[in-house]
Amino acid sequence: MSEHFDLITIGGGSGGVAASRRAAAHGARVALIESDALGGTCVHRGCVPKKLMMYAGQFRSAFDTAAAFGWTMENEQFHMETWQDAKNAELERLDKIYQQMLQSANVELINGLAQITGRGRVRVGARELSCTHLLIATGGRPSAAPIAGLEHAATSEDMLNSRTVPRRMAVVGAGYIGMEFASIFSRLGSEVSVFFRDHSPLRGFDHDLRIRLSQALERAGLTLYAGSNMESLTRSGNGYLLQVRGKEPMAFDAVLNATGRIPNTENLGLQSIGLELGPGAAIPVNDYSATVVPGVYAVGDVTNRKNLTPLAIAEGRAFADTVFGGLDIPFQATEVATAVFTEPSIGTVGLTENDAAQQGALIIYEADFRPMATAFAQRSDRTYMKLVVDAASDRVLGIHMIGNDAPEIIQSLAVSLRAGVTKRQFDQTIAIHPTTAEEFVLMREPARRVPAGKTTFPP
Ligand SMILES: Cc1cc2nc3c(=O)[nH]c(=O)nc-3n(C[C@H](O)[C@H](O)[C@H](O)COP(=O)(O)OP(=O)(O)OC[C@H]3O[C@@H](n4cnc5c(N)ncnc54)[C@H](O)[C@@H]3O)c2cc1C
Ligand SMILES: NC(=O)c1ccc[n+]([C@@H]2O[C@H](COP(=O)([O-])OP(=O)(O)OC[C@H]3O[C@@H](n4cnc5c(N)ncnc54)[C@H](O)[C@@H]3O)[C@@H](O)[C@H]2O)c1
Repeated sequence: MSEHFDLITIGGGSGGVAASRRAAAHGARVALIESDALGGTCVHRGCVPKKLMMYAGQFRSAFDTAAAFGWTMENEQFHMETWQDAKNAELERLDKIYQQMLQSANVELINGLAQITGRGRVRVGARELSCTHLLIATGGRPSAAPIAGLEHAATSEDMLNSRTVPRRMAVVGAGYIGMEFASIFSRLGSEVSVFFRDHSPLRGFDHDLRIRLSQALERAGLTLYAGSNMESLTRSGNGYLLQVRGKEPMAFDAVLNATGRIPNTENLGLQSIGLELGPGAAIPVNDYSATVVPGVYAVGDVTNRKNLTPLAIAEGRAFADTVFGGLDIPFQATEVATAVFTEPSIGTVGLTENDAAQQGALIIYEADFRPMATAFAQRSDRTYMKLVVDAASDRVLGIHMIGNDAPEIIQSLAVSLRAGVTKRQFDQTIAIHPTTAEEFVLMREPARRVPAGKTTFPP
């Protein structure tokens, strides 16, 4: 069999698999090279095991409220080892499904580490392959902020593979990974402290969500060290000592480094095709995921655009439809809904209040309440919802929520935002009662009016 392909994809994660299958469906002869497990970060080290761990943690709240609903709960215990074994079995199942998907799509899977050796040439092990088009979809890996000793801390992957629940856990960084893991491990029983530089977690999210997430996590027993200047991390016995400027060293059994990720562009052989990296070691691409080198494309986290699985998939499919399907599909990630799987969870789509105010005057609608089940159990947990509406056109520019089921609710509302929904159309929509989501169509009185250009909260 000839070793020439219409497309060689390097990396079998979300982006690489989606692009390869779509290209093969258009009739291309495709080889996909993967050095590790098929499915990549999302399936093996990210979204999937993280969500399975989140489900485990959610039982804590269920147990805490069960008594109010008449249940007797006795001696509930979490065994991480049991969860690990079940999770590993599930990931093996998914791995097989991915292999079958590629096989039935007629994509040749090659196991090994790919190295680009020149224009249209790729080496994997002893095999020399050639291709007309090359797609780089090698994803990313954890990076460590320049804090002395932080490289000794655990990564998100280590925590997802941990067979124990640490008693005292520190999380350094308060982005997606920091907040999700802090919340999950707290629910599983760890005493969690989060250290970050900013005044609130989740920089870039709407300020009302950021403030309320801090409040909710503190109510749940986590300690948030906002405005922290981390100086060093050292090993101490079986644990760690974290030194924060102006504080005594603090001891932890586990420390999670959640200070960001970096694209996998090292040792790929990019210099052999004259491809130069952009800021943060990412591969620069245009709206068609094309690099400056003819015939060479890149999708997903390796391009460091917006690093979410559905975007890696959408970029990969748009590339394949354009290059092999005869279509013209530029891809720009606008109005992308996203979620943070904390407890309470966050769902958000469109512009934050501050960003929208830079475009014009706004009317803000809010609901802030204790949901029925929470109030019944006499708990203080709250749900918050917000509509950011353009005062001139009545168009809804941003929809934000923190509370149970926020990701599920916002996913549905993202369709209406994309379709250009107005506040009047929200008002005309009949509620489903009794639900939490109905509050989105029952907001009648503006919470406030925001003049154009006003910044309500430091960015
Ligand atoms: C802890 C965590 C939780 C996350 N949770 C979510 C979430 O809830 N929702 C969401 O949308 N996103 C989430 N993400 C982000 C999401 O996982 C990524 O955006 C997505 O996986 C990127 O896909 P990709 O195809 O670009 O790269 P990857 O999935 O990283 O795939 C790249 C593949 O390339 C392979 N590879 C690298 N170099 C080579 C080489 N030289 N030769 C052969 N193979 C190579 C790697 O082994 C890997 O399998 C999460 C990420 C993390 C880390
Ligand atoms: N639910 C989801 O969809 C989900 C979940 C996890 C990850 N992801 C994706 O993976 C990406 C990576 O996640 P992440 O949490 O690693 O990155 P992130 O960019 O979201 O957060 C990194 C955190 O590290 C902090 N930080 C950076 N440099 C620092 C320094 N020098 N000192 C102290 N703190 C520093 C940042 O301020 C921030 O709080 C996310 O951006 C997201 O795209 C998505």
